[in-house]
Amino acid sequence: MSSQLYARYVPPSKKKTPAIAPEATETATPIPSAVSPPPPVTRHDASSSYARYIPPSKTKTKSQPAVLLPESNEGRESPSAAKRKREDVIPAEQKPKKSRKSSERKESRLPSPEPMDVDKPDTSSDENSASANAPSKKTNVEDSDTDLEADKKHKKVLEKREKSLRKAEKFAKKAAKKSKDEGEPEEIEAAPEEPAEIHDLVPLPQPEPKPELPAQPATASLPPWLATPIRVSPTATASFSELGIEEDVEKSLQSKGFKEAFAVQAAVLPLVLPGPKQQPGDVLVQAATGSGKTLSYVLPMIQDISKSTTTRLRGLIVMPTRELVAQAQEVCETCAIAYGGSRKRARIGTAVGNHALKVEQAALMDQEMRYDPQRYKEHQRKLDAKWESSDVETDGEDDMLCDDESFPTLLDHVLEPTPKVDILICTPGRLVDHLKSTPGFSLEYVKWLVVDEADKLLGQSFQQWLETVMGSFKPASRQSPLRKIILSATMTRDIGQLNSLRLQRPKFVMLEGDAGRDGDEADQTSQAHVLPSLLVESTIKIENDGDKPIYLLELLKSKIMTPRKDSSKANSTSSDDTSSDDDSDDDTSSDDDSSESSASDASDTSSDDDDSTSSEDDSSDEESTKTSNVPLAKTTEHSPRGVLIFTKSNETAVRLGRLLALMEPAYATSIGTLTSTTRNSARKAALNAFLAGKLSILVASDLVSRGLDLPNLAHVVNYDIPTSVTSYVHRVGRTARAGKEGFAWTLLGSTEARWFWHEIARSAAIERPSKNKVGRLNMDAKTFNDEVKERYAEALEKLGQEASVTKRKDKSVV
Ligand SMILES: Nc1ncnc2c1ncn2[C@@H]1O[C@H](COP(=O)(O)OP(=O)(O)OP(=O)(O)O)[C@@H](O)[C@H]1O
Repeated sequence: MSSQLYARYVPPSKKKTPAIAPEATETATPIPSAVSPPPPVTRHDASSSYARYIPPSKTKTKSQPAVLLPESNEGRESPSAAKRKREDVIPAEQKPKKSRKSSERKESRLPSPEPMDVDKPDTSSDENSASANAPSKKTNVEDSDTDLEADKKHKKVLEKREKSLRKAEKFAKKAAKKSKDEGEPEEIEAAPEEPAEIHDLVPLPQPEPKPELPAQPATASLPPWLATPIRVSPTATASFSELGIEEDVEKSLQSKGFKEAFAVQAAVLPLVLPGPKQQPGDVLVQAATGSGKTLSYVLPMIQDISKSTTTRLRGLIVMPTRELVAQAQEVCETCAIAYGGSRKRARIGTAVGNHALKVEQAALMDQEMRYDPQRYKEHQRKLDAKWESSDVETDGEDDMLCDDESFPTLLDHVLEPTPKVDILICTPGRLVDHLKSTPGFSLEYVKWLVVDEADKLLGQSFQQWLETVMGSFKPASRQSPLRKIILSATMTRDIGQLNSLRLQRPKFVMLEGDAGRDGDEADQTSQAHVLPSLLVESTIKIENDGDKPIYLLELLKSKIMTPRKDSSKANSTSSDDTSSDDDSDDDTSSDDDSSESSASDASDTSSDDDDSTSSEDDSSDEESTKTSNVPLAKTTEHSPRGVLIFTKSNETAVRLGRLLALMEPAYATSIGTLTSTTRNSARKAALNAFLAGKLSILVASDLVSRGLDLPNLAHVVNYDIPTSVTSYVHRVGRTARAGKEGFAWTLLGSTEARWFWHEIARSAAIERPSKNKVGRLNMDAKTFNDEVKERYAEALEKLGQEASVTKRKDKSVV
């Protein structure tokens, strides 16, 4: 039993128990296990001392308040962390003992384990010997008494041990507190480690969450010049003389109908014309369709060129279609005449590919005889060499002999190609053709480059036209700067595309839609495409897609082909109607009133006023009835008239034009078509007939959706919906031009309404004049009279027959 106690008091790990005197361990080790030790009854004090110094591991864990906290966490730590902690714990345990002087003194008075161990055998041997000499019976009784007594004493010893442990615990606590208060250096050193241990228990410290950045405006990624345009109010018009245009030129312009400069012209002209507001660098212009962008670049270009004396190619205008080239040519000629009085009259040329290249070359380039003996000799040498090396009978002989360069007519003179035009207006493909194959054609002297409908042209990689053209300019210098003017109603913000224009010190001029916007609102709308301020938009829901031509015919009859007494009646949709309809995507509901009205009475269902208006239109007003089938061509010269109907393809345009003529023979002579498959001469003829008032209905593909200027065009109809916001903006922009009013109608098939309302009608990408919303015109198919339906069926049949005849003809030709 005593051996057990000893074993408990002297654990084998001596290194970890430095509190034990070395002698004690030395003595404890050699205790022979065979020797039965005397009962430790008389040595209880000593056992308590042992207990205090070398507590068993369990007790120790419980009785270390100063270090308990970290120890209790061991189970959750990694093994290495636990080991580190144990090493830390032991000195912490010892330190309080060192600081406890009174405790030390008391302990020093206590017998060390060593003398106890030494005494014990002695005493026990005495007792053993005494008991050995006693009679055996008595000895047995005495033994049992002694055992009981020993047990009691042992209990006492254990109690004392517990007591002393508690005391030691108290001391340890006090000492720890004291040394903390005194700021003992070791304690202070150890202190910072404690929180490190505790941190293992709590979630790992995380980095501070980054505050969310405020949402960036759409313009944030743009370069400053593009993000902060020069905003121009649509009302900021000015007289030409105010802008530095000479008086005679102004007069000439006024005689052509240009009374004063439109807002976009008033903003751009001062930037590029010589004067106090002139600024170096390139100019980008975004302004609504029909706002007068063409004059804003033609005027300064012609003014500059008219100052020169020689003819050189100084101005280059690139446009996407032939029609636009022809239009720009007209404006250029007007301005050239205006400036032509006492100055050089600028010569304008075009290149669009409607003639053979040779014909165009002859129109653009001249051959000039120039005295140059050196080059003459060189030519002669080359010519001789050719004669010597070539076989006289080769096929190329004739060409060589006919080479103009080979036949200078004068001695020491050479023929040199020189440009015939100061300004070339062209499509990109044809321009590249001339750069590659027209002798002497170069962009060396070009001072003005205009790219109109820029977003469309920059998106075209046809023949890599832009790289070819940009690489053909002479590097700009102070003496001969190249100024670029880039325009569109739907200007791209694609900086990659714009960079390919190699812009120098660019400025961005933007014509606002309304009376101007400030701050955030302006930021939001800065990338939106602006619609003309007097444009009125409406939609017509088609119940059955197969009846679409009937809806179109009814629309033509009721709203478009009748002369209007009051323009506001052409579109009876009101903003009230629009806003109420806005709540639903599908325009399926129709008022009872409207369903009762006849299709030809097609009118707004939601406005009483409008109903009355329509009844007024359809009343027995004889004049109105009589003229209902007569195109608007014969109305006053300047009042808006006619309709341009957009379809999704060339084929649809041709078919629809014919179908309309079959359904309503009265319209047959008023219908023309404009498609890319129509011959150029036929396209020109159709446009001219429309402008002359001979045609009132033009059915077209998207070919003419951009830039085409049909002054006074009253209506645009999207028979097939456009494929994009940009396409819609350009299509409807064929009307309501130059400050005039116009009407855009969009027929919506059953699957198209949702897309249209989301992407076009309510899109933030389109900026409409503040009061204008897209309206709805309700037409009820049930009210279409049977005669119309019959005629439609017959027209379809006829169309089918015509198509099969054409096919047969085509086959027989093949
Ligand atoms: N100062 C002016 N006074 C009167 N009419 C003008 C003036 N400037 C231009 N116009 C007329 O306005 C119409 C539209 O001009 P223009 O074709 O230049 O518009 P645009 O902005 O280029 O349109 P789009 O983007 O559709 O090509 C033309 O008929 C033109 O003759």
